[in-house]
Formats: sequence, structure tokens, C-alpha cells
Amino acid sequence: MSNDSEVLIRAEHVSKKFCRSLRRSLWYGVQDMATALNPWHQDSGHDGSTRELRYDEFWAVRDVSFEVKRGECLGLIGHNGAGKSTLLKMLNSLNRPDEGRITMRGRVGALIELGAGFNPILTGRENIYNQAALLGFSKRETDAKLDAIIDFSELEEFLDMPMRNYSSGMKVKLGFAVSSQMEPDILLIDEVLAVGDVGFRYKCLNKIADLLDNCAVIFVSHSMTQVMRVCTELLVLNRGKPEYLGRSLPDGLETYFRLFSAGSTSVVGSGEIQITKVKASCGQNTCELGGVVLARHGDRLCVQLDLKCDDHIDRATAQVLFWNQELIPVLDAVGQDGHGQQFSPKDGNASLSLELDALPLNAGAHQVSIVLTASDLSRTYCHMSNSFGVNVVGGSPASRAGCVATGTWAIT
Ligand SMILES: Nc1ncnc2c1ncn2[C@@H]1O[C@H](COP(=O)(O)OP(=O)(O)OP(=O)(O)O)[C@@H](O)[C@H]1O
Repeated sequence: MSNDSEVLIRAEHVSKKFCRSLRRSLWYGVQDMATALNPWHQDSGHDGSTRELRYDEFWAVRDVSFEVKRGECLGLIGHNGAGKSTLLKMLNSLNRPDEGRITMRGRVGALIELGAGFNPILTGRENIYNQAALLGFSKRETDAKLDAIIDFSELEEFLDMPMRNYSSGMKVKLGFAVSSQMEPDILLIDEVLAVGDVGFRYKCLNKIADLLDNCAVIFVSHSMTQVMRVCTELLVLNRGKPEYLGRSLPDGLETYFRLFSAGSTSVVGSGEIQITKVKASCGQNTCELGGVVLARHGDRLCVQLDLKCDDHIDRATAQVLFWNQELIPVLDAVGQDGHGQQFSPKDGNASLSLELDALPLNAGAHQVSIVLTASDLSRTYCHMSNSFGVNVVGGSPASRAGCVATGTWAIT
């Protein structure tokens, strides 16, 4: 660990365990207190707790160590229940670690639970003063910041309303406005931004970037787009354990996405057209329905489809959509006219092929949906998700953009 004086957050071998049964956890708590009070007891963990797991206990956070310096934003990512909020609560002193040590230097602003820290019967204005006082600001200092807080929160007309009548998004707006305008040294942000509207989220992400000059931030999110925007390094948790810690965002995201399986093929729609065969090929690499084809960025990708259509269908449209791992559509393969490919079945059958001359997809795993609709888009005959996967290599792995194209740069 470095001794850099600008390290504002330091976690050393931090662990936290919980018990699945409430009754048993109460009993263990009594046992731990009795053990801690025993003067002859050799302490084996924080507060007298043991390092061994007892029946029904599990590690929510296990042996996590990291440092965050002023000017750095650590993205904390992982599946549901991975231990992110538990870790953040320990950093914010809402929970104590069972093992390890946490050192925080400076004022901590935290947005951890929706509405946490706000008193519902007080007005928004009164809560601003309460929150600022918790951050260590005097009334005079808060007075000086009040206009900026109100302005940032966009809630001026609701400021004298009790906070119990605020919507979820309004609570987040006020919470973020106070935490960010009071210029904390450390800012802890849990998933809460997700409930704010898109305009406010945009504003918050820009504000985090501004604050980073003087602040250390930990940012928990399930939105990898937001993580890519603000984070300078990543910690990936898997069942409480660190799976990746480092500055390479592509490597961190790759580790994160590897924790999830892509899922299986699924079909919705009226069923008037059925996909009987799918074949994707890139050079020598091929796959069929439900498989995965390995492709190099810039190579030619071919997709062949065999369809069985109900007799009354004389014209339909086919569309092929590529999704990235965050389930964002990144490429729509359209025909020459900019729309899906029109086709007319013969004797209830149709065979289509699509060729993408230079695959623009960036490196990473992708899923492909095949959508077959009426020509006027009034009816979906078949929407097959995850019909096959495309693992792209090459491109620009350092960029998380869905597609990359080589442009001709000139210095003019
Ligand atoms: N007070 C508690 N008592 C018992 N178990 C708890 C408690 N708090 C959290 N847990 C458990 O600890 C594990 C980690 O929970 P945590 O809320 O930290 O996950 P998370 O990564 O923040 O998940 P999400 O992305 O869904 O918010 C979960 O299994 C959860 O059920």
C-alpha cells in the first residue's frame, strides 16, 4: 500500500459477515458481546467475533483492499447481492467490518440509500440544513451555499413541502445537490442516481467529473455506460470477493460481464413465421442457432436464415439487430433503402442471407436478434432474441464504443 498523503480512502483486508436467520443473528450478537467482555478471551476478530463462519452465516464482503486518492473515481460493480452496498455502508460508518481496517480522510458526502438521512416530516429546506450539519457545516456556511443547492436540485417550488411527499427522484435530486455543493473530500454514491430523470443524471455525472479535481469518489452502478463516463478505475466484486481491481476499464468490464451468462434463445411474436435454420459465418468460423461465432473486426460476416411462413403471408420484413453485453443495440443491419429487408415467401418458405462486408462491431461479446414483421410493421411475426452470439476480436478494445471505424485524420 502506498503512503501517499492524497489517499483519502483506504480499505485493508475488509470483511463483513451476515447471518441468514434473524433469530440466530441476534443470538450470535449476544454471544459475541459476552465473548468481547471476557477479559481472558483472545480476540480473534473485530469486536470479539470469530473468523469462522457459524451456522447460517456468510461473508457479504471478503478480504477487500483498495485505496482511492483525491482525483480518482473508483467504480464498484458486481451482480445483485455482490456486497457493494455493504462495503459502501462500512466506508460510511453505518456498519462495522468484522475484519480489516478502513481509513477515511476528510468530509464524507454519501448518497447510499434513497432518502436516508432525511427526516420525512421536515421540509426540503430544513433537511438541507440538517444534512449540511451532518457534513460538518455551520448554519452560516450552509446559508452561503443555499442558493447553489436549490439551483442544482431544481426543486425551488417544492422546498417548503415536507419530504415525505417527495417522489424518489426528488429525494435523490436534493440529496445529490447537498452532497455535491458542500464540496466533500469523499463522495460515496450508490445506485441511487438510477431513479433520477435522464437530464438530472447527466447533470450529476458532469458534476462528479467537476468534483474529481478535489475529491475521491466511489461510484456504484449497474450502468456500465455511466461507469465508463466517470470512473478512473474499477473494483469488481463477485459474492463479496474482489474479482478485479485496476485501472483498465476494458479489463474490469470484461471481468464483470464474464460473471453473467448470455441466456438462451427466446422467441415472441404471433408465430406466423418460424425460423427453421440460422447459420452465421465469418471466414472458417461458423455457428448455428444458439451458437457463438468468432469474428474479427472488419471481416465479412454472413448470416443465412431459413423461414417457414403461414400461407396468407405474401410479404414481410426481416431485420437483424446486434446487442452488446449491456443489452444496448449497437448495430442494425438494414437493406439498401435504410429499412429492414423485404421478402416474399414462395410456397410458405423463404431463405434470406445477409452479408456485412466489413464488420464494424468493436471487440466484445454480442447477441443477435432476428425480427420478422409485416411490411408496414403493424405486426410482429417472430422476434427471436439471442439467436446466436458474435464474439468480436480486434477493433479497439480500449474503446467501449459499440462500433469503431477507422477515419482519416489530418492536422489542418
Ligand atoms: N443487514 C443484513 N443482514 C443480513 N444480510 C444482509 C444484510 N445486508 C445485506 N445482506 C446480504 O449481504 C449480501 C450483499 O448485499 P448488498 O446489499 O451489499 O449487495 P449489492 O451488491 O449492493 O447488491 P445490489 O446490486 O442488488 O444493490 C446479500 O446477500 C444481502 O442479502
